Amino acid sequence: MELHHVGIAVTDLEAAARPYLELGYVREAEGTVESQGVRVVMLRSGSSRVELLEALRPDSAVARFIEKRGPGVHHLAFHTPDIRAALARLEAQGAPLVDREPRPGFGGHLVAFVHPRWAGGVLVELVQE
Ligand SMILES: CC[C@@H](C(=O)O)C(=O)SCCNC(=O)CCNC(=O)[C@H](O)C(C)(C)COP(=O)(O)OP(=O)(O)OC[C@H]1O[C@@H](n2cnc3c(N)ncnc32)[C@H](O)[C@@H]1OP(=O)(O)O
Ligand SMILES: [Co+2]
Repeated sequence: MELHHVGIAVTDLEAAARPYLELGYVREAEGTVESQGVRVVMLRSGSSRVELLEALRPDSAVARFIEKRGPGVHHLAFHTPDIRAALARLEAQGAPLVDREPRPGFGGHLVAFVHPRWAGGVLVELVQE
């Protein structure tokens, strides 16, 4: 599976975007995903994407992450053409799925997460565009 984006937990979207803009990234899209409690700025350079995530609510996953660990790399997201098949395959292998069913992600995509204990402390997101 190809990398779709790197998700980064931030406290200030505009300030966090600056270094990537300096590196030649452009704003591909921005918006809110209420169900995840985040505001998002998606930055892109060629096929590489950086997803900046600012918490909307203190009980969101991103707010809890920042409270425990501070801002920084939050997850790696991988593109799959069939997210339900990918989840079934991972579940059969015993991967600790956070989501057994896909949920709505940014840009109308379907997403699902695998717990960080599966990949050496890295939260993994699957994305079906
Ligand atoms: C914008 C939409 C979408 C997209 O389209 O791209 C997104 O990217 S949304 C991104 C935000 N949403 C999510 O992260 C949803 C999935 N995450 C979760 O469900 C939870 O965060 C979790 C991974 C299941 C952890 O939840 P929970 O167990 O309740 O959290 P704790 O705070 O108690 O942490 C337990 C343990 O896990 C460590 N942790 C938490 N988050 C991460 C992380 N992102 N990467 C690595 N480790 C993480 C946390 O630090 C705790 O460890 P210890 O402190 O060692 O106990
Ligand atoms: Co993401």
